[in-house]
Amino acid sequence: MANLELKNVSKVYGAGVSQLTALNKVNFSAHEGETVLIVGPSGSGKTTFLTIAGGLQTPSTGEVLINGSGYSSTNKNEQSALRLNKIGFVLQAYNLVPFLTVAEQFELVDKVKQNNMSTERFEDVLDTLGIKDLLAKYPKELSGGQRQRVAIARALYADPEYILADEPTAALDTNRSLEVMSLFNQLAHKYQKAVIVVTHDQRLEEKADKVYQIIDGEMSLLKDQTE
Ligand SMILES: Nc1ncnc2c1ncn2[C@@H]1O[C@H](COP(=O)(O)OP(=O)(O)OP(=O)(O)O)[C@@H](O)[C@H]1O
Repeated sequence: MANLELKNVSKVYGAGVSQLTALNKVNFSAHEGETVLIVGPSGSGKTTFLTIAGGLQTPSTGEVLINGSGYSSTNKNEQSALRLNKIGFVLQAYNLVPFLTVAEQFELVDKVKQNNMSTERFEDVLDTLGIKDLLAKYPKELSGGQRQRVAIARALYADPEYILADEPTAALDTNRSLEVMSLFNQLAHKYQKAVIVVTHDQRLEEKADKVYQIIDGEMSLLKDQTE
């Protein structure tokens, strides 16, 4: 069974008087078929958590396990392959390529990775996100919310086992936010993905299978409907 675990993970930034413990002995698990929210106030450690879970940063101490294997024990090339093949990121900065149209953003994924989503399923995703009519447009022609939805679609298109999203509904109105969360639930429940979402958006909590809270780098489980 696919699962991502953090065991006793701490992250300390800086040294001496400017030293800051952003994560303190965090334990976490997400399994395929689950949507997991990480909530917490600004500066509590959510982005640090997500980047460590996705292998973009290494923990100071503790271990990240993907499908039972230690992430930190693999070398750089293996880590890149793991990220490319298993993890889809939806980051706050969208990271769309400015000189490519929306359709070309997806074609770019085909160039770096095989076994992407089937056309039929992808049409479904485009429909749910309401971006079918935007395929010929460039990022600068889109609103913040539209860019966010294209970034979500691009992460999903690569068909990863794990989807890690940082504030994916920040630029969206309530209806769109709930639709995006329903899409995440559908991906988790129907296609057995593990979807991990960092958010301030309390509207999403009731729709998630599990909710963790981070306060001052300390993580606790608030809700678990998976048992
Ligand atoms: N690269 C870094 N170097 C030093 N301190 C950092 C670094 N990244 C984050 N921090 C500090 O670590 C703490 C946690 O930051 P983090 O970005 O993980 O919080 P967050 O919960 O995602 O915040 P927000 O909701 O505002 O995005 C903050 O005090 C932040 O200032």
